[in-house]
Amino acid sequence: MVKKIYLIGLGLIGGSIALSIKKHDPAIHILGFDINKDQANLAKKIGAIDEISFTLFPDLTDVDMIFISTPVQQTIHIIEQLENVELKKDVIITDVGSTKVKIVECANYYLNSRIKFIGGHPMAGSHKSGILAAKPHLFENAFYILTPSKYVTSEDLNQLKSILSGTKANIIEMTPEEHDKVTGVISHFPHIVAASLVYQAESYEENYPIVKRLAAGGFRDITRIASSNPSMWRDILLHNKGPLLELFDEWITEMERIKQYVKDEDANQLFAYFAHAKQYRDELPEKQKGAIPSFYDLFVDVPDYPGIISEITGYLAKEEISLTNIRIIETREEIYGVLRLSFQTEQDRELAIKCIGKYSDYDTFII
Ligand SMILES: NC(=O)C1=CN([C@@H]2O[C@H](COP(=O)(O)OP(=O)(O)OC[C@H]3O[C@@H](n4cnc5c(N)ncnc54)[C@H](O)[C@@H]3O)[C@@H](O)[C@H]2O)C=CC1
Ligand SMILES: O=C(O)C(=O)Cc1ccc(O)cc1
Repeated sequence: MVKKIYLIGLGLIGGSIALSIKKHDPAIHILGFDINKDQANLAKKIGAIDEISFTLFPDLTDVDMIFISTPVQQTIHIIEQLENVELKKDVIITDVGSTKVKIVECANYYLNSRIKFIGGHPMAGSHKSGILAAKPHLFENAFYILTPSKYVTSEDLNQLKSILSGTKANIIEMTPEEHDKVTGVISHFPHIVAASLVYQAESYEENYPIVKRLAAGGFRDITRIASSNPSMWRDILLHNKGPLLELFDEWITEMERIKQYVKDEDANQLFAYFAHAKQYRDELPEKQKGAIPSFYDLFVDVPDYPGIISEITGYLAKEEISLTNIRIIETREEIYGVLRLSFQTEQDRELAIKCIGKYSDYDTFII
């Protein structure tokens, strides 16, 4: 039975895991360490951990499970050092890194059969970092990938799954190689594309200064992930070089293909190109959280006058409905209303529709 957990790295992901464990099983004692003391103090203050460790390797002989939730390059350094640390027999070590091949190879090399290492990756998150962005329900309905090493038994796996059950994530198993290929295409490469689109728009700014204002709508949405932590993404790209180099080649081929259709003014191919993409995208599961989380947006057609935001948020506050974001859309061209409200869950959005309908006659739209 797991009684004590040691968590290294108390940021967005470590903090969210700790909060979900504490919510599910408050009796489990969580000892936490972060290189940044402010993060550790905050983690204790918000109740994510029970006790702060002031060194990376305190006495760990009574710890049943260790979570490493640091940036992936730091995770490698920590695993290397764990080789010489005295640990409880049968301790399970896991991590949350966005890449798996290098981390699992490192664990197999340094920890091998002596320690049970189970690679982990909760496939949800945010472009925000730090403990203050952590939430106990961050991984609810998301996939949580585990890549157990050959030294791990099904009892070990079940023990970890039981600790993670508080996350309410959908836990699946893969090999590290499968993991890095798939997350390359649906998470890592899209971050590169998002950043490159930002560069492209920025390069227009000198000749077309209006570009920034026009980019405030849909462009802002599809490039949201370009606001993620640069050092975290630097490390992810360094870890997943092989699959990413293949993806660059495939992407360039794809761009050449559509470029040719435009050059040839090939209306049929252009239509087929978008029609096929639409069909595949429309078939994606809607309620499942993916690696790049969606937000449940609601558009409200309101007059653009001072005080409209407080009026709407006042209605929502009356019914205790939480918002994650609110934005006035500056141009009406692409949209059905001028106020965009974002919610964490579909249920909150449904409650908001009813609430706004109850207190006002503003029209609401979901795209
Ligand atoms: N941000 C996201 O949406 C997701 C991130 N991940 C992975 O989770 C891991 C953590 O990311 P976040 O929590 O988002 O980052 P974060 O920046 O919010 O938290 C990382 C924490 O680790 C601490 N840290 C760094 N080096 C350390 C060391 N050597 N010893 C102890 N603490 C150290 C930092 O001070 C920071 O508090 C990364 O490996 C990332 O790839 C996985 C899924 C989603
Ligand atoms: O900001 C976003 O939407 C993300 O892309 C979150 C994310 C970041 C890293 C991961 O390994 C998984 C999910």
